[in-house]
Amino acid sequence: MERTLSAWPDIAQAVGLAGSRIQSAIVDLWGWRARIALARGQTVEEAVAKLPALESALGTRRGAARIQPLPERANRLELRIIETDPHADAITWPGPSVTSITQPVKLGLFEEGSPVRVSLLRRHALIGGVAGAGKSGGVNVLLGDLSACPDVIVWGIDLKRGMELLPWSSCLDRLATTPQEAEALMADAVVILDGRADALAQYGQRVWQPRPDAPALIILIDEYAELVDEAPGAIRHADSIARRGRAVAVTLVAATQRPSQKAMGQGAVRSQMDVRLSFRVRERRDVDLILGQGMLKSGWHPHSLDAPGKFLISAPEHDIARRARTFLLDDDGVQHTAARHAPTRPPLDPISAAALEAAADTADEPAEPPPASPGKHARADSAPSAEDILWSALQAAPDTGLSIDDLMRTTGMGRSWIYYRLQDHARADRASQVSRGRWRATPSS
Ligand SMILES: Nc1ncnc2c1ncn2[C@@H]1O[C@H](COP(=O)(O)OP(=O)(O)OP(=O)(O)O)[C@@H](O)[C@H]1O
Repeated sequence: MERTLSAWPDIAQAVGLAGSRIQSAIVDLWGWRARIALARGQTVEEAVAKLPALESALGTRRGAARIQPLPERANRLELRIIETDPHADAITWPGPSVTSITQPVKLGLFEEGSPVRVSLLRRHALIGGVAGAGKSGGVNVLLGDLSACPDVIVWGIDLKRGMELLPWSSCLDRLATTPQEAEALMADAVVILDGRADALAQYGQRVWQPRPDAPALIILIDEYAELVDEAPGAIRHADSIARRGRAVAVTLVAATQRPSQKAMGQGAVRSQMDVRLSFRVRERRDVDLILGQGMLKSGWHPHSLDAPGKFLISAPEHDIARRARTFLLDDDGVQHTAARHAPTRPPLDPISAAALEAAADTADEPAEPPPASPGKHARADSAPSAEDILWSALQAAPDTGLSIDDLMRTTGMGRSWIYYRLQDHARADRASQVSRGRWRATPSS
């Protein structure tokens, strides 16, 4: 390092950074790093473009040099030379790092050893990279964390016959492995999105706060391009979720080898992805496809990642290209983790379940439900209110509960009215579903 420091003026001259100065340097566990002041008018981007020349001038191995901007000054950077790869060996997954979707999940480690944490709350995520680069490994780590969170439900789509996601099936609230199932799943996710949006509007709230009784919904899609090819109907729904899902905590995590416009469908899905993970890509032009326009030029180089599991992450809290490696969760680890968390996975919340129920009913019976008899509708001032009738009906309900249709007939009120009252009762623990769509008062109330 000392030899380099004294030779820096010549090296800088040779690579086109003449006039830059080394301000300080230290040796670390993996090599050394130096703080460099650029000459007037030179930019960090220019320095990044000179990385191969720098490696040659310094006599390092290919891919050993890193440059990171220093936030405080545009004319300062940190040059890092990695002599031994800190990520040469796989890093075993240490177990779940979160207990709530409101906490950032921990995907792996950056080269200098700090954890890669990223929040997935109200964010869509895109995971890209060539076959074998480690996308599924990344998805496993993600599921390891999510399955430990009782305030998130995960739905999976895996059109490779469930090859990747089946081992997690006990922790997935729903798994689609055929195009028909995938389309139905995405349509239902939009129904839930709308149901939640209506409920929020009704209660004058802006966003869905995930809780175990009101979980976030994450839809994990392994190989998004296959969905586009085989279930094009699902893509319209994906678009809707991408645009409108954040507030109601219905979000997408899509993995794909190459998120070209064709592979992502015609909609706005890619542009709505707030978190991007790029594993190794084959071609430089794929960098911007995964990470976003202009990223290759600003020094994000996933094409030079040299082992599976290595990745770059771009997210609101990660705006500097830093190499990382995901933890490795082997098959036994997946099996063990899924078995451990399966018993504590949350059910769908009453609002979302009711929205699905309503959509299913509408699909079953396209005609409006028959109006209740005028006698039931007519209410003299002294007559019990619809609320009272509903409550009495729930209390008198058989053990098998009453369906929404039963309650509509009894109260003479509309479907939405019933849903919202049922949700109020459910929230206050006065009523619950005995089976899907069948309600009664909770025995103690
Ligand atoms: N973090 C990691 N550390 C060490 N090895 C890893 C890591 N991630 C993945 N691997 C290895 O790389 C192999 C391929 O990874 P993975 O199946 O995740 O790739 P992929 O990108 O999902 O590929 P495909 O697109 O074909 O599904 C794995 O079998 C595993 O052995």
